[in-house]
Amino acid sequence: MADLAHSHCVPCRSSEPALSAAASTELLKAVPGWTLVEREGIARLERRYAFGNFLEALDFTNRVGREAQDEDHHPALLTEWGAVTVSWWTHNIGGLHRNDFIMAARTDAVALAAQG
Ligand SMILES: C[C@H](O)[C@H](O)[C@H]1CNC2=NC(N)=NC(=O)C2=N1
Repeated sequence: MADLAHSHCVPCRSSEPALSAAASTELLKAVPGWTLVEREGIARLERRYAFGNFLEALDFTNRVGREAQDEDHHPALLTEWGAVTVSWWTHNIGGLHRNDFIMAARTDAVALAAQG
């Protein structure tokens, strides 16, 4: 499987089908630590990252936001004292696309860089 963290998002047309549950489960193996959840009938990729305080959580939120802007693919971010929950899905297809797995891997890379 290509290295997701070094891949870039591709344009996604609203006519494309969302990934099947089987395809999502297969891609999930490439991003350990992430879980598949369904909210409001939409499959999403979700991970909660722990931090030592609110400012560290806010800094990570902003780093992920910049990555999202660079790739024109945007997450839901819940920033709390000591934690950030990141959710990825593709709005225009109402489900998961390979782009979401690329962004999950890129989010992990941001978290690793933040620790270093
Ligand atoms: C016009 C622009 O490219 C689109 O609205 C992009 C922006 N960011 C996006 N982010 C996500 N997660 N899903 C989308 O469908 C999406 N669409």
